[in-house]
Amino acid sequence: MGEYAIELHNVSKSFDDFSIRQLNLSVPKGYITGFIGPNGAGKSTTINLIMNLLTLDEGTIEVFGKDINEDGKAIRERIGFVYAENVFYDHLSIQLTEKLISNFYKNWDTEVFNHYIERFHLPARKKVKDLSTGMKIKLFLSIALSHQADVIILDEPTSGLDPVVRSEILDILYEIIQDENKTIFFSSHITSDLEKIADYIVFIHDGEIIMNDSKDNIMEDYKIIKGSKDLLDRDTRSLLIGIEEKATGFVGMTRDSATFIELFGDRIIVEPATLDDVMLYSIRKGGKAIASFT
Ligand SMILES: Nc1ncnc2c1ncn2[C@@H]1O[C@H](COP(=O)(O)OP(=O)(O)OP(=O)(O)O)[C@@H](O)[C@H]1O
Repeated sequence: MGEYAIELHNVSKSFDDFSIRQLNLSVPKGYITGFIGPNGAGKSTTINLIMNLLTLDEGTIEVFGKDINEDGKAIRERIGFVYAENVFYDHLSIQLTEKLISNFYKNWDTEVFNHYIERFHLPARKKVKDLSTGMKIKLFLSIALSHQADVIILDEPTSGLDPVVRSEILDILYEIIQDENKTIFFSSHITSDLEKIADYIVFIHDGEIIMNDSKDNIMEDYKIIKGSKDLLDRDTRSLLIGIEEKATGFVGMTRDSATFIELFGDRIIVEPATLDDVMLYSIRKGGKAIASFT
């Protein structure tokens, strides 16, 4: 068995006004990988390609070393998919949904399902269409966890949820990953959620992956620098990403804070960068070329 749960090789997909080009991505087994990017960056498209809900134009996708086009059924057993839009039958109750879905999976475990329904306080007799967004996500997560999936893929599971429910969902994801055979691939633009629980971060922008590293490396590498504009010259500018110049001074992100500290000491302020900063500065127009990340 390889070390990756999901592998994309030179994957391309084009729509009229958007395309993913030659995308390569490996999701390590046993960890939480967060998939971030602004609206329209291609997160859902990538996830739908992995789920075989969209057809590839080019490239290959493997889940646990098996091509999704050759071994679709066996692969579906091993993936738990959590998606905010309901993919089940709206008019069925939770109870009946369980009865229906359990037929689709060889390893379905009703006891596990009931355990999560209780734990999440889900009303078993209520129709899916009458559940709140948070309840729906919890139901889909319960389903994903009841067929012994090895990889859980979640497309924006926390958007639209209040902080209490979000935190509950994050706790359960964290719990799942304590079993080192499980893998979680989790798209979100709520970067603070990923900051809390992700081990690895993949950042997609305009259909291209511009960053793929461990969260710790990213948080350690990138810093925000603030200073007066007279410190900006060709050399310092070349070390800054997404410089913003104001009347009062400049703010930019760098991977080389040591050089700034060495050159300017306490004439500059160095602050840690959040994942939000990393995303915003990287895609800010007029910043240093994004390609420098790869
Ligand atoms: N079936 C489709 N046909 C045509 N265009 C599509 C289709 N699906 C997605 N797109 C386009 O592809 C682009 C990427 O969309 P995608 O949903 O993958 O982005 P995203 O990163 O998930 O964004 P968000 O965070 O807003 O959900 C968008 O411009 C979208 O309009």
